[in-house]
Amino acid sequence: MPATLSLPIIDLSSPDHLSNAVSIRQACIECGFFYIVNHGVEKDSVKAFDECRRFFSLPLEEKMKLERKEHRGYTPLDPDLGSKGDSKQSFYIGSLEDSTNANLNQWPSEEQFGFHLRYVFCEDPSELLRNWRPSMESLYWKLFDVGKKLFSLIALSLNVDEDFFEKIGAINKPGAFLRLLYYPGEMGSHEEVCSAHSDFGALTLLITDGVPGLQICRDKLKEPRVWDDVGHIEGAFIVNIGDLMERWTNCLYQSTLHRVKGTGKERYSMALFLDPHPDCVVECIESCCSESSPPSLYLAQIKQNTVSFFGNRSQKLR
Ligand SMILES: O=C(O)CCC(=O)C(=O)O
Ligand SMILES: [Fe+2]
Repeated sequence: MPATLSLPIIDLSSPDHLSNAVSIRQACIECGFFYIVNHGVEKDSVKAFDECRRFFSLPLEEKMKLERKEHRGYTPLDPDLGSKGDSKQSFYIGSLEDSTNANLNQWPSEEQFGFHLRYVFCEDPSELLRNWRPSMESLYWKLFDVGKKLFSLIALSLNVDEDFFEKIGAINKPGAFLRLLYYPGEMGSHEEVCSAHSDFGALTLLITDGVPGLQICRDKLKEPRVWDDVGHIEGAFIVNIGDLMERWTNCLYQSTLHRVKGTGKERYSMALFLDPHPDCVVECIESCCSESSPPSLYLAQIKQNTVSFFGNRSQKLR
């Protein structure tokens, strides 16, 4: 039986930024995961989950009207994971930085979701997906603001100025993706419904609906892998470090392998993946290297094939 981890809980409303930074440092060194509370995004996340339930319960042919293009929109199965694929459906919303980016997103429109649908699938037809876009945009911006706060706490935790990430142009403009996930609940506890991976970006904010299944493997180089459950705390979000932050910190902070096991129950989750702006140069943060600990070439992880290396993004690296 996997143990349930006791991860640090960071209170974002606390004025004591230093003690938050100390807890974040410890969490990121030990396991790359922690919780945040008092983030101010409770209502928006409840609304967005309602929208997700409404969208994902539509028939497949209707959801496919918003099929993923330019990395945005609906995916019935994860095509990146081979022929079998994970037992999950997803919907991506890309950067809302400006209208060019925002318009690449796929938003449901009344024309696409014709009259028959509105009357057949919704008790109150005026409700169907009408609130999708405002709910998702609001969630996106609120999560992005939380992300900015976290970046400044992470900067403090690394003994650099609180506005370090802002000064280097990493987070002034959002390069973030919001991923909405639906696990239909057809798989039992022996199945991985989201297979083991580490996130390739800098930081992930994860909101789950309380249905268990998320597990992490704290030592990705150890075989056989040992998995621990990440329990649900009502109202708390889960934060984890991605590969890019691991590299930025010279492997001081861990980008931890995680997965979702089936429970036979439907499960919804939403993740905001925070990446630095593509023009931001990523180089080893000064406080994370020294003569005796020069910038790592990251070979151990590459050899083990556990690092996705930022997917296909074109971040400038040194
Ligand atoms: O659904 C979850 O709880 C985890 C999702 C996840 O790890 C991801 O989308 O990268
Ligand atoms: Fe993930």
